[in-house]
Amino acid sequence: MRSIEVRGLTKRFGDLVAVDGISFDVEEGEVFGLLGPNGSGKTTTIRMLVGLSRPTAGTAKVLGYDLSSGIVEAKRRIGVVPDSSNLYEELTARENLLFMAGLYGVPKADREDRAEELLRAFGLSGRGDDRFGTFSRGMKRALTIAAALIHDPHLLFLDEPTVGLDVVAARSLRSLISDLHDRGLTIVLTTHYLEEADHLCDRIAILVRGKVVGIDTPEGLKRSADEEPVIEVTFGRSAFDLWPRLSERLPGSGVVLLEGSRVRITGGDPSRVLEEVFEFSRGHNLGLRAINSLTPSLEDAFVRITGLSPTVMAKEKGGKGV
Ligand SMILES: Nc1ncnc2c1ncn2[C@@H]1O[C@H](COP(=O)(O)OP(=O)(O)OP(=O)(O)O)[C@@H](O)[C@H]1O
Repeated sequence: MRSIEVRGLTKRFGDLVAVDGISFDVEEGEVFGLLGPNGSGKTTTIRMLVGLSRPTAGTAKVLGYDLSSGIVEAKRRIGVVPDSSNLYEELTARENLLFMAGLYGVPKADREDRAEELLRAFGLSGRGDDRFGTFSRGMKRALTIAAALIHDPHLLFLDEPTVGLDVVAARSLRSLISDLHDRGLTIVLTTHYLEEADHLCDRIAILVRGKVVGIDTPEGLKRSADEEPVIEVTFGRSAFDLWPRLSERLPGSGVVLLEGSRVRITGGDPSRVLEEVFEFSRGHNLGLRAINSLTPSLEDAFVRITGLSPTVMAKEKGGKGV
């Protein structure tokens, strides 16, 4: 069964087309990722699907309810985690959960049990009486997700679940999301982290400037990059100012700077690529250190599908609520 059906969904803000006629389906029980750089329309898409923003054109069905007429019914069965928390700093973790339980119409007799159950599931049992304002970022994020699950929804929307978290907190949150997936919850998440999309999602829609430019499983997307050779070159010194010139010399390939001294080259005739790299390194005295041929990653697929450098995805964004 399908949890979401989106057809030609469009949102304009004046002259700006933030979401441009996108179509996709989300199957029940899957984790579906909307992956794209800043401003590609991920949050706007979610806002439309949860009834916070009215589409300019197109249709969408959420849990069988048409967005234009039945969103109130659908809302009872969906949970929404905005990219910045909607909980109260001055209330304790438990009080926040009980407050949300009231908002979502959880029967009074069940609220305490449900709050305890979620605190336990999210590893926050010992912190139930602490004020939300005293929590670390990772704990805040975990409790915000717990609060969105208080009414036991069938479908969860997660906007940028790990943005702003340190590596350890992000890892523990990803494992929580995997647990929710294992328990059969359907999840739609937005992210601009390729690695996160790769690890968490059953399928991914890549959004660029409001359009879906690719949609498949992470493996399917990687396979699409498979026909292309991927070569990683390490120079002895920074090529930061020079790599666009290498890019010019290899018009049939995607050339991306990974770090100052490392570039990744996707596509093109391998022998020609190697020749150019040697000559370029010699000409600019870059001291070639290593050349490796790689199995394609989701990053390579992303470069191939979007023509964008993955570094555009690495930028942090300012928090804004769903
Ligand atoms: N309320 C609004 N009024 C005008 N323009 C808006 C509004 N909301 C979003 N936009 C614009 O729509 C485009 C898509 O924004 P959106 O927030 O959906 O992107 P995003 O992919 O979620 O980006 P990010 O990763 O930065 O959150 C952007 O150009 C943004 O400036």
